[in-house]
Amino acid sequence: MPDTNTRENERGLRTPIVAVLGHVDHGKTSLLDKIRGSTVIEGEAGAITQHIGATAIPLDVVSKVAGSLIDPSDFDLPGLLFIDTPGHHSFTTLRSRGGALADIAILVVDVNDGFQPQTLEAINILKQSQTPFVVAANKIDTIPGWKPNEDAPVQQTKEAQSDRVQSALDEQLYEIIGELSDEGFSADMYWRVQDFRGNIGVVPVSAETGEGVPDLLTVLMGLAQRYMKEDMAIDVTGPGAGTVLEVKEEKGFGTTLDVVLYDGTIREDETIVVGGLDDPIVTDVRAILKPRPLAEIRTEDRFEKVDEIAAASGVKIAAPDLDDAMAGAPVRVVRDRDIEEVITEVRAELSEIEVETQEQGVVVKADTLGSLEAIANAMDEAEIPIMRAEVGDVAPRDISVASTASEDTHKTILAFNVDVLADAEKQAEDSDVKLFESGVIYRLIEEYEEYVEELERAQQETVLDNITRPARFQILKDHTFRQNDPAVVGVEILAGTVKKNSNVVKFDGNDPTRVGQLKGIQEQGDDVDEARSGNRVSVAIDGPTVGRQIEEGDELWMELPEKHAKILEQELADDIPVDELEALQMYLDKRRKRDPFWGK
Ligand SMILES: Nc1nc2c(ncn2[C@@H]2O[C@H](COP(=O)(O)OP(=O)(O)OP(=O)(O)O)[C@@H](O)[C@H]2O)c(=O)[nH]1
Repeated sequence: MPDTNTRENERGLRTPIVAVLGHVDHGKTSLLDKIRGSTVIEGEAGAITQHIGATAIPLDVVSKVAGSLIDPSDFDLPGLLFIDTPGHHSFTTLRSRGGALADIAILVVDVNDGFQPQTLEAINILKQSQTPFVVAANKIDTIPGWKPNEDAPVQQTKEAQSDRVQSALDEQLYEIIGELSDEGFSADMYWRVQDFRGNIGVVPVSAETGEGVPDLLTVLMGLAQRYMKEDMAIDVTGPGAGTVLEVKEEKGFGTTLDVVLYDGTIREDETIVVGGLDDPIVTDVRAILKPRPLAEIRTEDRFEKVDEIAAASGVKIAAPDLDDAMAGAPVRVVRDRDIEEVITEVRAELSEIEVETQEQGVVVKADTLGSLEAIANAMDEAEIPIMRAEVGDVAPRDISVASTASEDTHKTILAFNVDVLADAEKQAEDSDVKLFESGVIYRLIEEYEEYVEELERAQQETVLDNITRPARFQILKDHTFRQNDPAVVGVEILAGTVKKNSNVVKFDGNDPTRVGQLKGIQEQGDDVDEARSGNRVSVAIDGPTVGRQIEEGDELWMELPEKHAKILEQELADDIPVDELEALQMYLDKRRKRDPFWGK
């Protein structure tokens, strides 16, 4: 039953909060299940307690699982609280006073697969939030020839393997250690690590067979006890502080908050301040709910009401006016403090998470404040400017905002883990706003970057289509088919592309003279619009007479308007063929002999 007010001002050590991160399919869920599963078996009934969104494993259960690896008298922390939703998404959502809510993290890496994009993403998040972590090198049972020893400590099971299997495992583990070092972490097998503050311990495990799970729990417990004990000292009876994990509609309760409480207590009927979409929400707690123990789930109610609850714990809070609450936002119990002060505190914490926006950029929508911040960081790194960043589903209003962007590449919405409302989708189609949706940050950014590249390529193509390109060609001897009106001569194209309807010039030294307009091209008897370097074609030029303005053997050029020459040299030099670039250079050289600034 709930603790009542018998412990006013009691200092206590709270349970460290543990989060699990890693690349998709590397075994985060399996590992959490295994940890819970083995502790259910090892512990007495009810020894592990299910919270809302988290599972608490008390010290005596940890020490039973860990067996000889742990001496429980070395510890006074109450155990470990595992956040049930793995992945860096929930990790970034769960913040506390500007930092990460999780005190420690497990980074799961598949021994066969090594570091993958989301592993690196997780590492960056851990670095940024300065969260200590251990690496669980998972799936050791898949090393070919592995003979499993269910739930055994890892060194013991490792030594029981053949030499070949042991060295195969070592090889994979050293690869992971190498990858950690590439990321700037000094790492080693956990049993060789003396100081876990400066070094990352790698724990080989199998979420399938439970091998190494005792070691993992031991390392986590040791890490917390040795280096975090001071942070775990809280006033258990002080006013509660927590973070919203999820905002959820619950039958019979209306909109509720799943909250991870990391400090103090929260009691029924108390006034709380919660971070909301526009302004902090002030409301009174109607009910504090915990999951009913498994054995009792016979009735409809999945929840059990409690009068109060102390940190660290996961609870559901029912209260009026919670519709605008945001996942990732702070929750504060007011108690005997000045309410305005608490509101200011919540506001300050929210503003810390606010993303820096610019006048020009894309629109970002995300499901939680933490994920919004994580995306903003990733976008900052990728140098993608943000015009507006908000928590919530994609609504018509967002499309309107995105459609006002002046650049096409900014008429976009990056939506992370949120829904697109039906009328918003329709409006996006009508207004050429491009929507990107994903539950994975790096994919969202990758897809956007690909789109930008594609747009730029298309834009360049249209520019190239509308621009006169350089070409140099020579009238062949004995190839005058018609003297004038128009002059028809055989030519060899020496460089570039000759195009119909362009002007033709001839240089007298460095002075260009326009001789006429190219009206037609024939290649082997067929009319064509253009012809490339290396070909011999006949061309019809309106204007000159052969023998007067032009002669057989003359070198002629497509006339380049100065503006086109400038665009070609400054922006498109990488996009045109080498021969064309050479022709451009020769043309520019000639023009610049007279006017050094021509086309600059
Ligand atoms: N043989 C073996 N298979 C494992 C182990 N851990 C996980 N698996 C398998 O790997 C697959 C992915 O495991 P999950 O636990 O779903 O991975 P996850 O990281 O939670 O994946 P997401 O939640 O999709 O990101 C499943 O088929 C698991 O059964 C392990 O230690 N050994």
